[in-house]
Amino acid sequence: MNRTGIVARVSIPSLADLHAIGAVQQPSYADPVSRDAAVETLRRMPPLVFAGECDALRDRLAQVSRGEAFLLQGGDCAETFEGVTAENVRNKLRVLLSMAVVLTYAASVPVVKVGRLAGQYAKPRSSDTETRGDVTLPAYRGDAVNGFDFTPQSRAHDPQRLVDVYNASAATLNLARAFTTGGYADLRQMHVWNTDFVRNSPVRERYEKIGHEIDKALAFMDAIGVDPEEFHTVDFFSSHEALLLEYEHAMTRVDSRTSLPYDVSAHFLWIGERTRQVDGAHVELLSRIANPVGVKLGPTSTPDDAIALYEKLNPDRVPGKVTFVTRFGAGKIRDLLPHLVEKVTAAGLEVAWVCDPMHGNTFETDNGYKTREFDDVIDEVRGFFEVHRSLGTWPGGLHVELTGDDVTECLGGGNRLSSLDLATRYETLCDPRLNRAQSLELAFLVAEMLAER
Ligand SMILES: O=C[C@H](O)[C@H](O)COP(=O)(O)O
Ligand SMILES: C=C(OP(=O)(O)O)C(=O)O
Ligand SMILES: [Mn+2]
Repeated sequence: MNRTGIVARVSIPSLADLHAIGAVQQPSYADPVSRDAAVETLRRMPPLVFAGECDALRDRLAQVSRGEAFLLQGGDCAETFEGVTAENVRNKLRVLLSMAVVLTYAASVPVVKVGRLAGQYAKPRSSDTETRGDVTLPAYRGDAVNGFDFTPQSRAHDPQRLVDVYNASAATLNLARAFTTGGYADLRQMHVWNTDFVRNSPVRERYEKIGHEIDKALAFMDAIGVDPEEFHTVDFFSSHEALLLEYEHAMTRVDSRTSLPYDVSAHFLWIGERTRQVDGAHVELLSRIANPVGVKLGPTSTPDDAIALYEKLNPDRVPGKVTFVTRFGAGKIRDLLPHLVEKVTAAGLEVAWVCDPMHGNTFETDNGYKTREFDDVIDEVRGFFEVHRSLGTWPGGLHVELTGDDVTECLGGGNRLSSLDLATRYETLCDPRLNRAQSLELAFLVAEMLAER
């Protein structure tokens, strides 16, 4: 045992052993020599995050499981290498931090802030191939695996991209650390950040009201002598889906303080709905690391699946270790979530329950865009709150796909985007994201739900 409460199980299965266990949704590399070279390069790279930071996040998630804090996790469905610019990262952080401020102030609850960024480059897909006209090529699986351009060269699986993921993640995390600790995220800035766009936005009144309240609260704290440095930095953590075994295995290292393995590619890793087989390689690898981990649970998950996953991922019952991210869809959550939460609670398992209101609500419009209705997103979150309220459990957080830009990818919201508007700025390479206005609107609605409790 050590301060993490985890019994040291230093052995990590080899990559070959993991593949032998069986892993779905993996790339097929044509050349094993260049694959191994990329993995060896990654093994020599410095950590992107530190084990102590992962421990700090695990402690914060333990607060979430106990009902003492709320998790806000968000970012792109799929980050892209082209998107590693100061403007793009800053816009995403701005919207996330603004949402967090709304939640903190409107609901008076501490918010744990986690980006789906600095590593969210690999995508599981429903189909291995994509057909356009009479041409069929491998599906785009994220910049970590292949390119989006519809050519055989671009769609080939290229292991050098794993090294590119490391570099893109390092650059993104460096920016995120600078923005969140260098004064940019100072609470006093937040009001200013959004004034330009809230002017014409449906959230204007509510946003300005909250801005004035924060200004008043800060002036009061100033007057009583609270150190202004207190509002200068925010705690911010990184996360992505742990999908590619080559990458996650190469980034798993034994921490010298605790003798425990940590996946140092991100603070928090999650297992997707398509790779959560309890006897599969993804669960095996994540059961060995000390980072806090999440599992997406879709409508086919049974309580027994959830309990087995918990037991495998957290045999030592370390607080904050396991987050269950449910993504049932607005039409199913009220029917399916109660049984799951009841059984897991009755088994005495302490988990953070988080709602992903995106992935169960995706459909294709007649004009060919993959999209989501803002109202369905809200309805799933509402269902999540209703179920937890009726069971006396804590609705621990929100996991969303969003961007800081004014894209047109999801329908509805205060600006009432229609399917015809989707063509204007549909930029995602995978799933549709909430834009800046829709994200803030969601934050206000969730803050009301939290405050009602
Ligand atoms: O982000 C999640 C999945 O990768 C995505 O929803 C899969 O999309 P697909 O059904 O178009 O493959
Ligand atoms: C792949 C994702 O979700 P899920 O595993 O829930 O389908 C995702 O979060 O982008
Ligand atoms: Mn997605």
